[in-house]
Amino acid sequence: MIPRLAAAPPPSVRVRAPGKVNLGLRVGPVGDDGYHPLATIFQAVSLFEEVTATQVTPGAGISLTVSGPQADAVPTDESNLAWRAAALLAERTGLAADVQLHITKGVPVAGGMAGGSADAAAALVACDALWEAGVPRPDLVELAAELGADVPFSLLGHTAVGTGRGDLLTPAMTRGEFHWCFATQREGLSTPTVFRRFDELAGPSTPRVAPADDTAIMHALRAGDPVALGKALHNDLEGPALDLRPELADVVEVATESGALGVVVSGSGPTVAALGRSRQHALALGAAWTAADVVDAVWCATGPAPGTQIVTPMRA
Ligand SMILES: C[C@](O)(CO)[C@H](O)COP(=O)(O)OP(=O)(O)OC[C@H]1O[C@@H](n2ccc(N)nc2=O)[C@H](O)[C@@H]1O
Ligand SMILES: Nc1ncnc2c1ncn2[C@@H]1O[C@H](COP(=O)(O)OP(=O)(O)OP(=O)(O)O)[C@@H](O)[C@H]1O
Repeated sequence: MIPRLAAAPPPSVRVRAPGKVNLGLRVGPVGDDGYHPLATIFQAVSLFEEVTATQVTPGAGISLTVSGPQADAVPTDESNLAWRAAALLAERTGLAADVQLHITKGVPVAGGMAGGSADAAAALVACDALWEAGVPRPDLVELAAELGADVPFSLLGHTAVGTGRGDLLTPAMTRGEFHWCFATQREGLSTPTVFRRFDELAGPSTPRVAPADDTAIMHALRAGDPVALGKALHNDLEGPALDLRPELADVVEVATESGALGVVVSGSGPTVAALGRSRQHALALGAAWTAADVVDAVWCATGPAPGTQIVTPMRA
């Protein structure tokens, strides 16, 4: 008998992109475009989104599936940031927008850790490789900024200062590894809602100048000093996030009482980030949160982590 040959799987590319925490986040007054000028220091952490882009028959269009924790909270239509990234890349390169995307979530959804932004960055890189578009890196970064303020940092990774909307990036020098534990809540917070609450709480007294960067954080990073970093963590959106979610104060308190070197709301929240002395201490902070029953889930990670990377190159 002649053995039947299995059909070869279609070409595909698998790409990984990190989530982030803002070590410092200073917010200026809202501009006419509805965006706030920021001075922020991003750190990418070892919680990763994976996007697999698979070739489909010409004319099939874009399709998208999602798996992993909280997958049911993520849209699978054209509102998904990864879908929008594929469509934007096709439009700008003149290539056909034909691809099957699969997202494996590893970053908390709507938690202020830029999970959707990581999907957009990963989809840009995956489709660029699958379609052999060869878009130069600076052009990919421009497309990333069009998709969202956090998307360029997901491409870059490691640690970086962000100005403008948070999309103008300068890599920051760091030494060593920092050990984080993140407390997440089942119900996320909407980023525009938190910025709006910031405006309401700041009132007309918001300084009319662009906010300054955080030199204490930069010194701590360069020295690889987690104690100094813990003391310097700062987030102007923490007040509005706590105002919208008063119960987050308990999460901050439990981590502080458990000896965290620093505790801060991540980005627009509601995720709370606690910095540990070591990997074991970060795990212990997570255990303290779970024992106190103030969180829905805990996620331990290290930073800095690399930016968007192809993990499985095109397989035909
Ligand atoms: C809170 C942070 O995560 C800190 O890194 C980011 O500033 C948010 O970045 P993002 O989610 O990628 O934001 P986008 O998707 O570009 O914008 C969503 C909404 O957030 C608000 N927004 C965002 C960034 C910024 N610098 N000012 C803003 O006011 C605007 O209302 C905007 O319509
Ligand atoms: N690929 C995606 N993954 C997750 N959410 C997505 C995605 N695309 C669109 N969304 C929508 O965007 C909302 C915010 O998702 P995301 O997980 O990126 O929030 P976030 O981490 O708070 O974002 P950021 O930190 O960039 O402000 C979700 O509630 C969801 O409805």
